[in-house]
Amino acid sequence: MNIVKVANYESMSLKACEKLTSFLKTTDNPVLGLATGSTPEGLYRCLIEKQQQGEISFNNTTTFNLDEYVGLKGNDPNSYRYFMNDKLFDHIDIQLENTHIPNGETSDMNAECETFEKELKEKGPVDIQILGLGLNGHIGFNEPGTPFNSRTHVVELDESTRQANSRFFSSIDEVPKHAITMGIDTIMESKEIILLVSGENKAEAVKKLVQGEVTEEFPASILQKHSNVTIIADEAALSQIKEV
Ligand SMILES: O=P(O)(O)OC[C@H]1O[C@](O)(CO)[C@@H](O)[C@@H]1O
Repeated sequence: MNIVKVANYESMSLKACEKLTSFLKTTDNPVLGLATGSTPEGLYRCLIEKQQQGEISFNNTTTFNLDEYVGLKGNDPNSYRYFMNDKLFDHIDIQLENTHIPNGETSDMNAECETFEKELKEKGPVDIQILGLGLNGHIGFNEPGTPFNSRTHVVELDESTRQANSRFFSSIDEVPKHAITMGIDTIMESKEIILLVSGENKAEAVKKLVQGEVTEEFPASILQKHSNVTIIADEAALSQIKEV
């Protein structure tokens, strides 16, 4: 794993933005894997600027998002479809039909998982997957205990994850109990992975990710087995790893 240490959240976002910008400039039909959560918001702001300044275009870009809550409509402000439209897609020249996010409001979840996998197979593989890191080691919504060979599936969210994400809802009771997520094996098929992490509250999780045992009890640890992973982390997030 390649670890890039930066000073703070802004530098983390900028570094990731530079990497994606140079990739987009040199690739004809890029396929990006995108993430939600607070961590990639700065990256998305920077990408919007680059596109609006004419430095890059998303016209030929296809995207796949990691996950979506079950039961929220795409126009619900807490859905990840809404998040992506609001934070990125509505401000750039991407074709919305080329953006893929699991549909959390369908009644047949298994069919939705199959459709998502089929689209990934047809249009993928993902060239660069952006990841955030959950406090309990989740990537996408793959909670501790998720088999490493999992494909896109429906998960029951950990109480700790619902608690962490309740900051976006008016109360924890409104946080959905289930989500649909790319599986770990699905994520590992990406050609390259860039994991972004910022803040001291993630320091223990980063240490486990980098130096801990590879175990399904800490899903992100599987990234130690991927051949092309870059972790862009700020000093606070790396504060428990002495030698970086
Ligand atoms: O970036 P945040 O908000 O800390 O979230 C970390 C991770 O948790 C999730 O928001 C899911 O709980 C992921 O989408 C994200 O990668």
